[in-house]
Amino acid sequence: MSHHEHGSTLPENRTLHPLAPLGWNTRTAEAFDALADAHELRPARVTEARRGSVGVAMPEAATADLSPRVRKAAETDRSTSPTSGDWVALRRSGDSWTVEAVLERSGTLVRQGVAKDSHDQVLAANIDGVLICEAADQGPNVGRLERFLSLAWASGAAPVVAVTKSELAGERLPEVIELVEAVTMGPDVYAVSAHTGDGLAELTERLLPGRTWVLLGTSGAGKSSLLNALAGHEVMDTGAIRHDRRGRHTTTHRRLVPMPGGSLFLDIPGVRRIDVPGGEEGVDRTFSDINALVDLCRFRDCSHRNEPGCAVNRAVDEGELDASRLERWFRLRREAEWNRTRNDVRLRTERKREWKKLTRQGRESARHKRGGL
Ligand SMILES: Nc1nc2c(ncn2[C@@H]2O[C@H](COP(=O)(O)OP(=O)(O)OP(=O)(O)O)[C@@H](O)[C@H]2O)c(=O)[nH]1
Ligand SMILES: [Zn+2]
Repeated sequence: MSHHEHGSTLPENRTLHPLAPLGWNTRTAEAFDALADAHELRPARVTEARRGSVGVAMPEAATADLSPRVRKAAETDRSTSPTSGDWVALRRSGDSWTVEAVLERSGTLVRQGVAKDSHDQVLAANIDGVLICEAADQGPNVGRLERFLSLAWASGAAPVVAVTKSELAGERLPEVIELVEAVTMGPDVYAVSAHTGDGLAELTERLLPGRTWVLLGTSGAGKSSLLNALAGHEVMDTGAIRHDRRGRHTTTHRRLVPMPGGSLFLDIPGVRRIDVPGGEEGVDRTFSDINALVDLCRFRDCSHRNEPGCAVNRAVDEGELDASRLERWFRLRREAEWNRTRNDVRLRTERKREWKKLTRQGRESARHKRGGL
């Protein structure tokens, strides 16, 4: 019996695929079946990316090295390297496993390279939802929320906001929720407390079986505590425990944490301090109010800096749009655009180099062929 016989071709009413608790679905099954040598391979989900190898669940835990082909591809374009949440096809040789292919991804959370020569880094693959945590007792910090929302929208996964530590806000809670809702415009907002259990049931309803979530939120926002509370037992070390150990964030592992309702959380500590807004689409989605106004400007190339007939400036004048929100939109757009253009330049240089190499190889092999005739 192999995994393959459990593929998507089976009738729906058959028993659950053994990988279903890890998020396996029709899409991934089809991508796997499309591999030429699928019958020799086994699908698995990456729980942890290391250098040159990955930790996987299939569903039992294992370690797999990257095949030369996968490794080579990753050298050329680091974003193709198997990362947390990826579905991969493994080949067995004796007691060890090798990653032969990375299946096509759906939602990906990408950290855009920040240094001049740095690459985009895919932090999480195949995510369905992003749970943004913002503590009720500290704000909310609107600018930070906007960054997280932009990043979430850019990932292609839907954001949901958890206002954590709700019991600490006391009677200010409705006001805090209102402030958060004014920023999120759309994504659902849940007030939750890991300590009292308030709001956990409502949030749990959003966490559908087989869906993979990622947590975003500043350090101390209560992400680990929330996961523990949702899971009903300790699945994560919380800040209080980590403080006792030498150095924080020593647990740099990336894990796939199953929730009782069948959803999964990818725990990626590196994501916690992420502060780049993702692409411009993510920013525009977050500022959908401003984006709607842009369409009403008289000039299509309006810069919204005091041009005549600018609907954005008019909204500010009429008190319908917060001037500081407009400034934050300008800033995030600039950042996102700057990141993109820089990446474009880098990609162009890389492709040119790659192309030169290929044509050189091509010429050489042509020469060899001629010589051999
Ligand atoms: N009062 C109260 N405190 C909470 C609640 N949830 C978390 N905390 C506290 O807030 C602190 C930070 O919680 P964590 O869950 O470790 O926060 P985190 O977001 O995982 O932090 P990082 O791992 O640094 O990113 C801890 O001292 C928790 O005990 C809550 O619902 N109510
Ligand atoms: Zn305008």
